[in-house]
Amino acid sequence: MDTLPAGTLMQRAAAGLARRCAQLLTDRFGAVYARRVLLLVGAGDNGGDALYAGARLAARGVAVRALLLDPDRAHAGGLAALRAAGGSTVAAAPGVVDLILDGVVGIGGKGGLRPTAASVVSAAASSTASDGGRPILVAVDVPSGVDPDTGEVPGEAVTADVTVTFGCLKPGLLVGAGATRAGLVDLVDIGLSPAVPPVLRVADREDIRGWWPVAGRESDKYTRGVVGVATGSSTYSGAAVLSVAGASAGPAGMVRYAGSAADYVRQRYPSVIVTESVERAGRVQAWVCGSGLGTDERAAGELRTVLAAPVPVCLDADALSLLADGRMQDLLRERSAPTVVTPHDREFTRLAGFPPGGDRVASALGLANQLNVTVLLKGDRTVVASPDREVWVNPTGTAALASGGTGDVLSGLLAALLAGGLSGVRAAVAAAYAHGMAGRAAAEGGPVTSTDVAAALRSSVAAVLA
Ligand SMILES: NC(=O)C1=CN([C@@H]2O[C@H](COP(=O)(O)OP(=O)(O)OC[C@H]3O[C@@H](n4cnc5c(N)ncnc54)[C@H](OP(=O)(O)O)[C@@H]3O)[C@@H](O)[C@H]2O)[C@@H](O)CC1
Ligand SMILES: [K+]
Repeated sequence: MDTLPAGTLMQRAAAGLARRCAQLLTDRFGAVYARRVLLLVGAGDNGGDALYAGARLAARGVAVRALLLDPDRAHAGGLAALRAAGGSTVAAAPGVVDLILDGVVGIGGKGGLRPTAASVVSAAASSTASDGGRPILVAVDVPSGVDPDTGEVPGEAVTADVTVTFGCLKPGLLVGAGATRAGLVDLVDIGLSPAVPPVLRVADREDIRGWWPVAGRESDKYTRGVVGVATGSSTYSGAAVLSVAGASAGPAGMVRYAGSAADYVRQRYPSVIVTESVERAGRVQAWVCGSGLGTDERAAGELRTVLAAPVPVCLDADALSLLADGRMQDLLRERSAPTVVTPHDREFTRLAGFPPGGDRVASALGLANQLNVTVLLKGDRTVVASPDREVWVNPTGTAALASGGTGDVLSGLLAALLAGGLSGVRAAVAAAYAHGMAGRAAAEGGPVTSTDVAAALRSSVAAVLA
């Protein structure tokens, strides 16, 4: 536990905050000196951070003005420091502001912004910077109005360009509507060791490179892993092709396809071994099953065979619809090998019986526990939650991936990583990461289709692993 006086932590927070603001001003305006900064100051310690950071900027020649929401309760030490450094207070937002520091409310707030705070924020945000553009908006610790624990935005809230947060990454900055409000998130280490391990983790490239199975000289197709693809149908042959494309970009040594789109797959991927059914597929070390499979009796039979296999399984789309009526959920709970499900919001709702709602982390954890599976809940910030309460948030997501068929590519890749020996959580996190990178790469060429994402996947994986 931390034993430092609270004032020390606030000074460290303010120092990190002021450093970041100075950098943002220099990047945009070429210098810190004579720039104009407006502090929006609430009555709690969040406002104190803003005031102390403002004092540091004032000492560097910045014109710092503080707008106090509750003048009688503003942080006394912070206000004195600001004044001593040459800063002053104002009753309303000035017309010209280069950077706004949102110190209205931090982790001590609940609910959306109160009406007075909301109108102050909106007036400040509509001021103009000295270059004629919009002022840079920096949130202190959390964009005011965002629930720091869940990412819910129940009412009015600040939309920041950058959030400088202290000590740990709050869930509300990483998931749900809060993630969009936070902009770029900078973590300042204030030397505070959290009393509980961080609930949420964000994978970086080093994590993915460390986990990704790499073939050695002794490897053969079985040590690299054989992935089975039970997706698509003669009606939905595209789904089969997309999941095979995803699977082929992974580390597996061989891809087997089982289903009624076999001819279609064989024409496009001569290296894939095709059969008409899961039962006849031969040895497979992980399955992906679902997209384009349909929901008829034949599809249900294929899903049952996949679930009975003692190997890891990734389930998507129609497999999730087939599971939604509950009849096959016992098979799921009884499995001993890892299972990963990859729902979007509507599939999640059908499967769980409740919508993911504002608290996407709690919802994903709830479904993981309910079904004894790893849940990859798709979204702008995809959440991965395991039955043993591990939670990861994917940082590479992009709106470009919100297009039909991209999920088929994702689940194919995920299954290849399962076949390569990764745990359900790592396979899900690594697949989401690489898939996001492929979506970003594909978007460079204009509007994105799932075929573009599939085509970009191999080189994106190579770039992540380079
Ligand atoms: N913990 C640490 O170790 C460290 C913490 N640090 C910093 O302290 C911050 C937490 O400070 P905190 O606890 O004083 O609360 P804080 O976020 O300022 O909010 C309270 C104020 O907000 C108001 N308010 C509430 N809801 C509202 C709403 N919806 N809309 C508008 N206003 C609302 C509420 O009003 P009241 O209810 O009192 O009328 C009160 O005035 C933390 O985020 C970080 O920045 C750093 O210095 C580093 C070390
Ligand atoms: K804030």
